[in-house]
Amino acid sequence: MSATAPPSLAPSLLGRADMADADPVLRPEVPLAAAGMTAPAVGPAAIPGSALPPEHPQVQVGRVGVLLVNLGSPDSAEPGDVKRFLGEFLSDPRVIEIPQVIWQPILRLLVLNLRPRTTAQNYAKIWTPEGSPITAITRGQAEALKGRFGPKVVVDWAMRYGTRSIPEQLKALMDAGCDRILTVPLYPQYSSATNGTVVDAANGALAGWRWQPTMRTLPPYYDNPDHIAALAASVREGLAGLDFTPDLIVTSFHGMPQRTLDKGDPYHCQCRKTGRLLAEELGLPVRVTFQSRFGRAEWLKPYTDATLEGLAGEGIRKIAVVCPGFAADCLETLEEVAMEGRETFMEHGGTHFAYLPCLNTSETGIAMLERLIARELAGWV
Ligand SMILES: C=CC1=C(C)c2cc3[nH]c(cc4nc(cc5[nH]c(cc1n2)c(C)c5CCC(=O)O)C(CCC(=O)O)=C4C)c(C)c3C=C
Ligand SMILES: [Fe+2]
Ligand SMILES: [Fe+2]
Repeated sequence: MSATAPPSLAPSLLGRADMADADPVLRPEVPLAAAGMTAPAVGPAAIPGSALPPEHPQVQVGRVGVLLVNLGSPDSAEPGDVKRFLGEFLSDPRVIEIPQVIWQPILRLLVLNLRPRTTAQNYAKIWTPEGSPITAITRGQAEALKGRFGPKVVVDWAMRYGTRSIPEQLKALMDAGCDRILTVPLYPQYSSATNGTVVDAANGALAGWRWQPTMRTLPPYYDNPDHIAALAASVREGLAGLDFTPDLIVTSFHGMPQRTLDKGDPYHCQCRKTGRLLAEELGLPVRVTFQSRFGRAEWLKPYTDATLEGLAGEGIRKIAVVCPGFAADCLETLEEVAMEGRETFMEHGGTHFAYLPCLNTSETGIAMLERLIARELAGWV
């Protein structure tokens, strides 16, 4: 991951279009030159109403940034874009924990020649006029959260891989005067391959900057009572709209290699706890499963597909499936679970299948994120 150039010391007063709803807070009394910073000269009118000498650079500080981050998506469902996206994603050493000298030839010669075509076909099934669902939803979540934390707080969003990178959006926030930034990895359960790599990318971006913002990271919220209540409310609402009563709620979390659990990744336990707390809150039977196995190694079990194949054999023919490891619907939920999973279940003796959406931009989900974020902003706003 490459670091971007340090933020300009003479940022635009206007900022980016999607940040324009918060007024700039100017506190230009900080003597940058005295702190040893070089800065481009700006005109005397650059800081309206300030008492700075005319040669002083224009400075914006005193705002707080909130950066929502999700995984990312290709720019389109075309195989070329999918290949570029997978190339970046699967080159992350936190995602594929095989030494790069061994993995890169496998990735370049095999995976990136075989996988993009199938993955692109799958993306095509779920693509929307607004782009990839995960992108459209993450943008919508940021829009919905804007203005909820007061005029000093700028809410923005970024993707760990692909377009709208973390370094670019951190720089945009800094340029807009955010000298304190809360990064919000949109993963309820912590894993090294998701939350860990978001923090790496943020820290990596700051590595080359002279003036670094003060950083906070939203902790995983897998067992947060507001999160469990929001999930339960969303499931109840989904169930109320069905024309059948499920025998079982199946939760499907994204999988991880079994060895990540053996090495100490808390992801498995946090998924299990989310599932248990959701079951307690709903007072309904809930089964925890893990989907999206990648490669030949053993992944966390039970596998979602194998579970769906076996349920009718246990007398369970009506199910509702929910994915509480995803803050936004995406390829893995909409195609793999809602489409493929339904087919698997029905082909193996199931009679009724319902997919219940993620929290996405629902008011329940946004109000929950608002509370989590407000708590982490304590002392800053
Ligand atoms: C929710 C948390 C996620 C974890 C944990 C996770 C681990 C993980 N994923 C892969 C490989 C792939 N994941 C892919 C898509 C994908 N993964 C997540 C989330 C987690 N991944 C999301 C939200 C998405 C969908 C993005 C979208 O555009 O909608 C893919 C791409 C699809 C495909 O080719 O199958 C791969 C590959 C690994 C190896 C891994 C853990 C080590
Ligand atoms: Fe994944
Ligand atoms: Fe565990």
